[in-house]
Amino acid sequence: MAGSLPSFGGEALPPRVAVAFSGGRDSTALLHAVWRLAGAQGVEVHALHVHHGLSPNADAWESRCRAQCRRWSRRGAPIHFQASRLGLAPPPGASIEAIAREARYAALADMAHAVGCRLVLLAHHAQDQAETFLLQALRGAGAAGLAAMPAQIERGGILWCRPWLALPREAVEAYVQRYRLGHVEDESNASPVFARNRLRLEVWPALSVAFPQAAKVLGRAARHAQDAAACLDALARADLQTVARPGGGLDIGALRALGEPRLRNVLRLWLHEGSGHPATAALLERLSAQLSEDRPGTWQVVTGWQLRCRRGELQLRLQGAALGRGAVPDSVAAPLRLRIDGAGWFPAPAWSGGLQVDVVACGGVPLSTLGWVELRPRLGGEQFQRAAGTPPRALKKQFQLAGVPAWARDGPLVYDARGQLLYVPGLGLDARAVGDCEGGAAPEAVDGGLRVGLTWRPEPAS
Ligand SMILES: Nc1ncnc2c1ncn2[C@@H]1O[C@H](COP(=O)(O)OP(=O)(O)OP(=O)(O)O)[C@@H](O)[C@H]1O
Repeated sequence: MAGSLPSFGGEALPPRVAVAFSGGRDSTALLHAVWRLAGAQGVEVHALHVHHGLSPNADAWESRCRAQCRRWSRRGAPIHFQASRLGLAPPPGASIEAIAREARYAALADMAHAVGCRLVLLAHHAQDQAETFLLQALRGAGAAGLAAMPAQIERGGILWCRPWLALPREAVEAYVQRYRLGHVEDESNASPVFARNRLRLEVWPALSVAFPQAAKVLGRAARHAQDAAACLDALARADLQTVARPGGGLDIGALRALGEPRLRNVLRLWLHEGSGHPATAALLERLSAQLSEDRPGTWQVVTGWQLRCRRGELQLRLQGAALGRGAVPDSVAAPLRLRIDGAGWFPAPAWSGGLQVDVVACGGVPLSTLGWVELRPRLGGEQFQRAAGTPPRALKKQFQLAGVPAWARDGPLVYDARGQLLYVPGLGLDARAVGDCEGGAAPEAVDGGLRVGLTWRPEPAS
């Protein structure tokens, strides 16, 4: 149980162990458990704390964690406390959780390397795992996402372990009570802005009453997904051997012969490994549909990579600097969300520009229908309607008709929360989103409120 740590693959603790110590309840309990065990085993313990710079209380948390380690050190084996300050300033619309998580793991890895620790323990428990599984399911994830968190994984020369991943949250709570451990409360854990908090505070209480085994069985489902993801990866690697051509491209005939699910599976691996970024489900769907037609074509993939279909071969190429300012910047790995809640300037630094939103008398979109919008790269195949009464046509065609030069065609496409294309730099608002402001408008456009126009502006070259 929580009073003793599970073994690590049957081995004793290594001579040096690090615990990722936020000062919260779970990592306080884990650090305490490791400290008690380490004293008996003569293991050197390091507590690694990351100060994200996001909360006004972060200084106090760091001081409290440091003081806690000092107190325990006086009573037994020493705990070496390390802290790293990040000072994150996420751009508007960016996922604070995702940015903080990525920066946190990088800081933990740096600290662990600096003190010579190859094992870092994280205090996630069974409910954390179940929540991760559900959140992934609610995002429409496949096997790799549903696999949630691994109990242990080697990354960057460090073994990241979650020894309590199968332990019920209640067991950790009981441990904390038994040893009367004080801990910090992160006020952001109560904010409904974060999906995990909404799930934890609003959904989980009802779910666990209706399904008392929820945490346990969802953890089991995550382990099934881990197996499935491993099998899919092995299959993709085997298939890649059969479809790869000597120059690194893929044989389209051989791809087609695999059938659609295996074709998407192998493309997912090839695109991820080739570009360093995961391919979206939408891109994979589009590609598998277009490859079945055997037409030459070029598609822009996120992060500045381009896919070309030539002479029966699919090639992945990095777009050159020759594309100029219009090229999709390398840092755009995923669609970027912006919350448009009024007129003004909404910067999108990852795209080296921003959206100007202005109130207009007629011809704009109702402000109330905007809310969250998504900035996405062109993937190819989009349809755009230039004016009411004209048919929607391929975006490429519309650019040609409007005389938009090639270098100006790679700005972000702006979509609304339902996935409707709203705005294209160089072309303006899609007529389907505008409706008719004199009456007879599209139903969603009639609200009697403010109407706004959108303009994409690249940042001035420095
Ligand atoms: N700021 C941080 N510094 C060091 N480790 C952290 C930090 N935030 C999270 N971790 C590690 O990641 C685990 C899971 O993170 P999560 O955000 O769920 O935890 P928490 O709410 O900060 O607190 P806890 O899990 O300790 O109750 C933590 O248990 C801890 O091991």
